[in-house]
Amino acid sequence: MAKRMETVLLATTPRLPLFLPCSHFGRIFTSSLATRSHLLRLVSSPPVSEFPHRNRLGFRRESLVSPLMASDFSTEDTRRPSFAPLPSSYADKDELFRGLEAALGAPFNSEPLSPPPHPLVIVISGPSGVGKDAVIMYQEGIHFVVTATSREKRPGEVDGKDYYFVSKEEFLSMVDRHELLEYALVYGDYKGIPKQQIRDFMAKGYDIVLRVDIQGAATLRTILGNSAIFIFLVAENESTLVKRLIDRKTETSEMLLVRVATAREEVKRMKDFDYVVVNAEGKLDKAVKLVESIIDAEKARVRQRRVVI
Ligand SMILES: Nc1ncnc2c1ncn2[C@@H]1O[C@H](COP(=O)(O)OP(=O)(O)OP(=O)(O)O)[C@@H](O)[C@H]1O
Repeated sequence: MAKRMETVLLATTPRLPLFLPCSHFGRIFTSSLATRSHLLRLVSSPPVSEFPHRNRLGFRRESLVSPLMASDFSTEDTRRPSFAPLPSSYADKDELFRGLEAALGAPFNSEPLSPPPHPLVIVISGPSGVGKDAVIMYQEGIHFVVTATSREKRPGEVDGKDYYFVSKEEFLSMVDRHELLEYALVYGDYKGIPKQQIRDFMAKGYDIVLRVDIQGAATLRTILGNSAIFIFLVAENESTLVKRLIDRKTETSEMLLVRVATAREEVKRMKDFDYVVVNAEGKLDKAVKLVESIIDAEKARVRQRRVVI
């Protein structure tokens, strides 16, 4: 099959066009942008007739060419806009800036060009002992939703910080009042997410992190769909996870057995998540950074996720 040839038209000056044949447009395009400031126009990406208004990258051809470029208009072109005379490009910066404003007939404004990002809801889940609390602890600028639970407080845990510790009766009356976004019975204890707390912090512009077990994540996916970000945290392998749980010394042998057996099943649910983050032994900082990068990337999305609680 004949190799398809494409041509990129570059110019070192607007008057000296240079045609470069290339079979791998992506590379040329990238390096050309880095080395030449006068990329004028892309031509002929056959079959042109199919998409006459688009190049191979899917951009509209016009988008690569300034609509105000003098070379776009022939001298006889009656559509040619008339501009006020511009200062020379050697003029001082302020003068040139004002000259460009005058030519366009409108002042340049300093409003942000991209809209402010919406607060995100990030659901972090993973098997017991994988390090969910540890990873969340180091995230900055986000609100970690404090879950309500009917379980006993562990040594060192603080009410209102680690969990809201409530009795089983209190928990069930919160359920009756529809105060929880999601709740479940986890290893014999109730755990649930208070809705009002999320609403209050989102209203203040905070991103929200929900830390739930796999069962909770599945329920939240049903409630929130793709409006939230779902991150699955795993250890690098099963043995590490088990040793980590043993080292934590918070479970009896029987409890450990249940958690480890459950973890085996839970890992199979990874495919229901948007991202997977490995929290490798001794590399907690790497996992924390990866979660931060995911949040940054989500904030840079053109089509932002929007959660309504
Ligand atoms: N990358 C890591 N390397 C070594 N130890 C870690 C790492 N991440 C977390 N740990 C430790 O592993 C133990 C379990 O972590 P953590 O309590 O955060 O897990 P969890 O997923 O929140 O568990 P659970 O769901 O049972 O509450 C803790 O003692 C924690 O300090």
